[in-house]
Amino acid sequence: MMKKIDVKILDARIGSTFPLPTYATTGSAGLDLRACLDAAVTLNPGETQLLPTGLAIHIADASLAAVILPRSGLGHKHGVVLGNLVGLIDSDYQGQLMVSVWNRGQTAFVIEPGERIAQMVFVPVVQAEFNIVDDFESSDRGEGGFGHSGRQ
Ligand SMILES: O=c1ccn([C@H]2C[C@H](O)[C@@H](COP(=O)(O)OP(=O)(O)OP(=O)(O)O)O2)c(=O)[nH]1
Ligand SMILES: [Mg+2]
Repeated sequence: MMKKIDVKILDARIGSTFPLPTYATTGSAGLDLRACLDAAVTLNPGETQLLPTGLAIHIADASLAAVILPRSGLGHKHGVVLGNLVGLIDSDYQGQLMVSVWNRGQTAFVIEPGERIAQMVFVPVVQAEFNIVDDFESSDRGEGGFGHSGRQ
């Protein structure tokens, strides 16, 4: 399912020097987000930096959100993941999409201007309304959790 989302280009290089995010293949779930930088950034081991993407989106529909996730190659091979582990973009957020990059590895990593640093996935959202009760209708699990069913 395709859905039109309003996007603002905040940096003139987007659409020319740096491509707009696109789905790499017809089956891609994620849109790669690029670092909208003037110069390369060195991310030292243990360091976290908030990088601009040069883009703002307004999802506008409360039944949708977007999540920012690490790219598997960067995370696995280079230890470059997200400082917030996962970023959540609210449907009413209109500011610049920012990516918190964290080098959890042991070696410095250089991020070049326009480099693909993370990916964004649109996800459906259900907002809940709480219904206060004294007791729940019983379930098979009940209150068991955190490994109560064993390891196998
Ligand atoms: O990786 C991220 C995470 C969030 N955001 C933006 C969009 C999101 O809608 C807003 C707020 O994010 P969140 O609710 O996770 O942060 P908060 O610390 O609770 O801030 P706030 O008080 O603004 O909600 O920041 C980003 O640009 N990148
Ligand atoms: Mg919040």
